[in-house]
Amino acid sequence: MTEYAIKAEGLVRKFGNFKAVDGLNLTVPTGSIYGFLGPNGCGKSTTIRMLTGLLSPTQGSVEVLGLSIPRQAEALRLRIGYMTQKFSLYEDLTARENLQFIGQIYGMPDRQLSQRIDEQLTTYGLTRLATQRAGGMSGGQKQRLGLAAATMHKPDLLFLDEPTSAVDPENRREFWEQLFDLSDAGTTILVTTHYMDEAERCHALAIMEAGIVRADGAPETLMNDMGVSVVEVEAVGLRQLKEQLVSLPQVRSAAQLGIRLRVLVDTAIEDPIAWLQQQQPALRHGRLTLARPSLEDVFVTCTGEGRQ
Ligand SMILES: Nc1ncnc2c1ncn2[C@@H]1O[C@H](COP(=O)(O)OP(=O)(O)OP(=O)(O)O)[C@@H](O)[C@H]1O
Repeated sequence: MTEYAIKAEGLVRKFGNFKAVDGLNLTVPTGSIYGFLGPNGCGKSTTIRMLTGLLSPTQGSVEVLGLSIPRQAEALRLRIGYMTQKFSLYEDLTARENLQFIGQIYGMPDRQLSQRIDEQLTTYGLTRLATQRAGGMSGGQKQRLGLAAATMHKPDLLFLDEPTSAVDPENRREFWEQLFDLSDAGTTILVTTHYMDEAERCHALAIMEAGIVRADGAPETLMNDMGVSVVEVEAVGLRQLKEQLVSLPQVRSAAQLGIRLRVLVDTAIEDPIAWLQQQQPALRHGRLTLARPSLEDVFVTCTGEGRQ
């Protein structure tokens, strides 16, 4: 087994003159759950389509499970699973029929197929729903069926494109438990998400913006290395205060959370609390505390206006 399930170097994809992906480098260790984050339209789906061999890169090299893509895309197809944000199974077929159809596409012999369907229905809590039409299922049930379908053929690598966008927090939690079970059994998972709590669960992640990877690494490392101190401010007139603070070049971002303002100050400032009070004398009467950085802070500091 290779050390990396995915290795992409200098990946570029143009649509006309527009570069949707612009020189992307990505290494995903075998067996890990790797998160892929970024604002809408930054090129995540385009990257996944290139990694799976569905779309040819304009430039760059891609190696997935030791295969050179897109040249060996056909051999890769049998070893990967792909679940998109949109439910892509047949609404008029039952849960069992959908799994049967997928199994047949992968050429599973009848006996093995029926055993595998039962196994998947059990694993994903769908046994009771085996004869129910997929179209009548709830968002959470459809998502479980989607994952059961994507893993029918026991893929070595699973691509999940915003798999939890239509499910409630409890189902999302359950879904992640299942991802950790798959990872534990050796499956590598690349998952795109807009949820920061999900991103924090990943072994490692990449944050992408405008076709470029802005930061990558383990969540803890990204949080420790982001180069800002986080100060939470409780004071009067937070809306006005925010406007004044974000105009300072040393303040990378300020966002209100209930009665507090979360201010990200460049680490070049040694004592950010004293510095903020110096900039805004009104803050001497407020309550300022240092807080632990979050992945959302990393996200805002390396994308959009927070990036410097
Ligand atoms: N076939 C295509 N032709 C032209 N432009 C495209 C095509 N596919 C994608 N794009 C453009 O490339 C950019 C990246 O799109 P992509 O779908 O990869 O983003 P994304 O990061 O997955 O977004 P989201 O988070 O909204 O799913 C967008 O500006 C999109 O409009």
